[in-house]
Amino acid sequence: MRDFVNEKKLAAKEAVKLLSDNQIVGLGSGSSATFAIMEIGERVKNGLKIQGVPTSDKSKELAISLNIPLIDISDVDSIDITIDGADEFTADLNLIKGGGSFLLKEKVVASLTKQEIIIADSSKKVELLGKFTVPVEVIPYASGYVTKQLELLNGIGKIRMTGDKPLITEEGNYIIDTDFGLIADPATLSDKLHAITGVVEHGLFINLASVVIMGNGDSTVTFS
Ligand SMILES: O=C[C@H](O)[C@H](O)[C@H](O)COP(=O)(O)O
Repeated sequence: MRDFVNEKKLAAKEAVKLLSDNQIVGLGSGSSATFAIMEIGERVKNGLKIQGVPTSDKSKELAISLNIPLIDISDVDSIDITIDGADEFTADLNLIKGGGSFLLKEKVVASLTKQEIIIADSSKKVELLGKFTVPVEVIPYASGYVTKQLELLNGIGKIRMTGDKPLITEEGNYIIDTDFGLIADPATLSDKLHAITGVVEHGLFINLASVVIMGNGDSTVTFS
């Protein structure tokens, strides 16, 4: 039986070794990224000088609690390196993200990032994306319309709930978790999703990752 938590920790440790002084560092969200932020906190305690750009309020709070200096995303031209997790990845480095509902800020940060390092346990590697549903972030007003447009793309969408209410993202939107089956051409699907009015962003990350470091039992494997 694989220990996925340990695999995440190993991948996080390996990724944080890549950081060096004076970098602007994107701080991802989710359980794998949390291990990375904790590891970054250790390195900062031991003298590493970086400035972090968090991708969620939760990551921001954690970074503050660990005395990791932060910089506002509006004050940077680019981000040197980001360490973030993923819900699924393929060997050609395409991803599904957003299981934790943070895909929007994560994609903004990834888009500004020179080196996007994805850390994952071995359950996340797939041949084709799509076993995990694709999170589609929409303005609440458009959620009915977008759900119908997703059907035209053969996607079955369900609004993500928290209890009996739609989950509201940090930016005030809904997420429609959409089952497209296995996705043979994620780049084309990504373009089609962007073309739907009312869609703010979606969780397909195409050509944004530079490297995936995957925990694999007691070691790690790197895909690049
Ligand atoms: O919205 C959440 C993020 O995209 C996470 O990075 C992703 O869901 C992976 O999370 P975890 O590392 O907890 O599996």
